[in-house]
Amino acid sequence: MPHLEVKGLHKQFAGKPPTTAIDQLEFSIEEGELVVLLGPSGCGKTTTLRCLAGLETADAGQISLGGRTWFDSSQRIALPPEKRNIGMVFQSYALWPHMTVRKNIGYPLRSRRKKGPEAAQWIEEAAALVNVEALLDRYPAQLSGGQQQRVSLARSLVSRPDMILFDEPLSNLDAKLRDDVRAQLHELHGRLGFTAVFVTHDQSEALALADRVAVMRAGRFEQIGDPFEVFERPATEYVADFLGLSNRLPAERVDGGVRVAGAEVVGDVLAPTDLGDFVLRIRPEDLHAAPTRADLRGLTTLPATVVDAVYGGRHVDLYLSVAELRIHARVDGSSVEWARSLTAGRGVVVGFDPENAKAYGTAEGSRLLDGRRLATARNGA
Ligand SMILES: Nc1ncnc2c1ncn2[C@@H]1O[C@H](COP(=O)(O)OP(=O)(O)OP(=O)(O)O)[C@@H](O)[C@H]1O
Repeated sequence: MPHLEVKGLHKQFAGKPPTTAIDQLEFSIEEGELVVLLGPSGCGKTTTLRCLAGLETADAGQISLGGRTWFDSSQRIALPPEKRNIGMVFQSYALWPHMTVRKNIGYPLRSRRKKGPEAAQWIEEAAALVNVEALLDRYPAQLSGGQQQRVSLARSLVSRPDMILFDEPLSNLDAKLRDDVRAQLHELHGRLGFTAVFVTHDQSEALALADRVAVMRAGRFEQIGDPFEVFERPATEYVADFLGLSNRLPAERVDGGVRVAGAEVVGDVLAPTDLGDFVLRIRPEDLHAAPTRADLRGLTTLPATVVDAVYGGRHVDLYLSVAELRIHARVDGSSVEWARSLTAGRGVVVGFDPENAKAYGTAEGSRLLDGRRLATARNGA
């Protein structure tokens, strides 16, 4: 039996026009699973999380955990947050400034009427999990951002909740700290196996932490799957774009071959053979560049012109034009001296492995096309 079960969840906010923040959402989560809700601003992640927490009341639907009903619009059941035994971690650490770390961590135990030596022990244990034992008698103002977030993590764990809800908990930390706390969170989840829903708009965070990623769009799940599946097989162009396949190359079929971005392609493209026009999506990291076609043997190639080349240490970002289109290739900067010497106006050849170019139909919302290899060899190549 799934641990958390959400059925037909719907939430509209009044306004002109009204906003549908959650649109007939259905999903379930197994015990111990960490599910990430990923998507751009306004897609409904936070509202979904707040409905799970009981901080927001949905217009319709059901939520249950471990067979216990938390919310059921038809039966007018809506348990308040304190009756749901959940832990919460927010972007703003939401610590009480006038309380010590010890009191802050122990705060959720109060409403559960847990006191005395047992409460003290649970606090010590939670603090130890995130390495803040030494800070228990300090006040939040005496802590760094990373330490404050670890304290709020300890507070979310202290009452041994059935589920933990995370609302962009890492986005206030600077890049290095974010990586540290993320690694710690990953390790903690592996060790404790808590059930969690984690909201973020950061794809690398989602891939790193999730057992399953749900990519949200306009209050619905556009795709839900394990990180590998979502990363390697984005179901729609929307998901592809959000997961870094930022190059969009329109493709058209011409007498047995294919033109991509209005240019002659040499090599293979994967797309169903019974299709007319389609679109290829590809990551900058999956595009290679070289002076000549012969340097990119085995890859599908097209001609391009350098618009700009930006040095980035280990990589060089090449902004290129292919006919009327702009594309972005991120090429290795440490080994390819040539890439660092490129200047605007230079002609280059761009190549990609056909497996890395995902094909979609041109109609809005088209699903990933499972392609057969479509030979487009031209010019004797
Ligand atoms: N209290 C509210 N009143 C009116 N509209 C709201 C309210 N809260 C959210 N919305 C709207 O509902 C939609 C979903 O908002 P939500 O905050 O869930 O998105 P989000 O994906 O979490 O975005 P972000 O990443 O910016 O937090 C948005 O269009 C938002 O403007």
